[in-house]
Parts: sequence; structure tokens; C-alpha cells
Amino acid sequence: MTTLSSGVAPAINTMRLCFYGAGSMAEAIVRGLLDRGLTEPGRIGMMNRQNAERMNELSSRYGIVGALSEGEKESMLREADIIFLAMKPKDAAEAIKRVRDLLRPEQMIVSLIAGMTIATLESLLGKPLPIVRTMPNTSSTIGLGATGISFSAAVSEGQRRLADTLFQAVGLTAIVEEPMIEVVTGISGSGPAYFYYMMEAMIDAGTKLGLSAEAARELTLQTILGAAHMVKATGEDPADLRRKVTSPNGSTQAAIEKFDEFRFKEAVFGAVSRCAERAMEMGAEIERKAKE
Ligand SMILES: NC(=O)C1=CN([C@@H]2O[C@H](COP(=O)(O)OP(=O)(O)OC[C@H]3O[C@@H](n4cnc5c(N)ncnc54)[C@H](OP(=O)(O)O)[C@@H]3O)[C@@H](O)[C@H]2O)C=CC1
Ligand SMILES: O=C(O)[C@@H]1CCC=N1
Repeated sequence: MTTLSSGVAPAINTMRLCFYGAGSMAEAIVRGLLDRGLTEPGRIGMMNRQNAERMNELSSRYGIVGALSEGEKESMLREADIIFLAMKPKDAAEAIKRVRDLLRPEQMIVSLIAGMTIATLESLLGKPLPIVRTMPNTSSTIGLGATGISFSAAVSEGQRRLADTLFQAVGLTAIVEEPMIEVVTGISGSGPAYFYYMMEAMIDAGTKLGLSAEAARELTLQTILGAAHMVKATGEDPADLRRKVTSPNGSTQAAIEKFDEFRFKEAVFGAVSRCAERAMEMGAEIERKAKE
């Protein structure tokens, strides 16, 4: 992980942003940027492939500019200062090939696409645009995102700070070497789903054992929230905080022993590494399509 040299980033509120793809990740970032007053809705353009209803819904919810016709999409892409690639990996190669001739070297490309390497994106674009490869997560919606960021050689110092500022507005950022982006995907990109899954399991357990669904949900939610805040507020290691909950031969120890019996840590390692590996597989698939 590296950090950026200090300095003033170019002002985001003077730039035109274009989200190419209008799904959950694009919405999360837009909502985070607007809620934090980083820019005006009129400076944010967005487009999708065919779902006009979704585009109209986002335009009316956030006041952003939705492009519906092919002509509007072309103009939006041409006029943008920053273009966010926010389509699924399976759609990326075709979507990028379709628009590459419209793009100019002054435009900065911010990819959110899991697995797609900077080299693949450079070959798809066919010209040396500055590329910021990121791995954000959906908690950006509420300003609590965690985003890994890496840069192509063509990204200037000012553009690096700009990208960092953009994602810091919606949470925490970590500047990493590009190969680490897959690991970031395994930890924080997909990570929210792991904790939701844990919550689902705890709520199910609580209700099966007799709590009302509402009590099980509220107690689980407060517990995960409290645990995360405790790590942050005390600065203590999670392992030390865990020990403080775990009385010798008490109920927590009994629970942790059950987790160990099911090889909890091995399961987590397996899940994180499989996630990173799957991201690489998706990247290889985009690379294959890029060559077609
Ligand atoms: N969701 C997450 O938690 C995270 C996602 N990511 C990455 O973000 C990207 C987007 O994911 P997510 O938001 O979940 O995906 P969604 O499926 O929610 O949205 C994808 C969007 O891309 C649009 N799209 C697809 N093809 C084209 C095209 N040719 N031209 C224009 N728009 C197109 C779709 O439009 P239409 O509906 O009209 O087809 C849709 O609006 C992915 O690459 C993913 O890897 C990264 C981190 C976290
Ligand atoms: O599941 C996925 O492929 C994307 C990437 C990170 C989170 N969601």
C-alpha cells in the first residue's frame, strides 16, 4: 500500500462526471458524492444499455442527467471529464469497444469493474488514456465505503489526488499496487456480503431458538455495529477485544470452539482467496473478449 504526496486535488465540482452503467455500484457512488456535497447533480451524467425505467428513476431520485438516446449517450461520453466504467465484467469488452473512438486523451477513466486489468483496458481503449482502476464497495452509498485504488502510468499526480479525493468523499481509500486489487476485492469489495451473510445466519439462529424476528434482527445489527465501532474507537486488535468477551470456560469460549470445529478461519481464508481468484478469472474472460 502506498500513499499519495500531499497537495490540492483539482476541484471535482467543476468537472463533468459520466457513469457508463447505472447499476447498484454507480448509484452508491453518486448518492455518496451528492450527499457529501462534492458536486451538483447537473454535473453527473449516467447511461445504461436499455433499462429506461431505471434511468428515469435515478434521474428523478437524484436530479442527475440520464442519457437515453444513442445521440445523448455519445454527447455525454464526449463531454465528460471523468468516465466511470460501471457495467458488469461480462459486458465490459463490448461496451468499451463500442465507445472507444469517442474518447479523448484528456479524459480520465475510472474503472469499477472487478477483475479487468489496466493492461486489458488499455488494449480495449487502444490509446493511452489515464486509467484509475478501483475496487469500491456498496457502503459508499452512506459514506462508509472502502475503496482500493491503483493507477496506470498515464495518470498524473493531480489526477491521482483527484481520484483519491473522489473516493475519500464516499469512505476510506487504500492506494495499492495493481495486483493487490484482487485481494481488495476479496476483503472489502465483496466483504459487505460476508457480513450480511453472517447477520442472516445469526438472525436465523436467534429466531429458531425463540426470539422474535424483530428482536433477533435488532440485537444482531447492534452487535455487529458495536463490535466495528469498538475496534475503531479503542484501536485495539480484534483478537484482544475477542479475548475480553471470552471468559475462561464460559459461553463465548463454547461458541468459538464450535466455530473452530467447523474451521471458521480456514473457511474465511478459502472464501477470500476464492473471491480474488474468481475476480482474476473474470478479468481473463474480459481479456479474451478484448482480443475477439
Ligand atoms: N455491486 C457491488 O457490490 C460492486 C460492484 N463492482 C463492480 O461494479 C460494476 C457494476 O456492478 P453493479 O453495479 O453491481 O452492476 P449492475 O448489474 O447493478 O449494473 C450494471 C449496469 O451496466 C449497464 N450496462 C451493461 N452493458 C452496458 C452497455 N453496453 N452500455 C451501457 N450500460 C451498460 C446495465 O444497463 P442495463 O440494465 O440497461 O443492461 C446496468 O445499468 C461491475 O463491474 C462490478 O464488478 C465493484 C465493487 C462492488
Ligand atoms: O460480485 C461481484 O462480482 C462484485 C465485485 C465485488 C462485489 N461485487
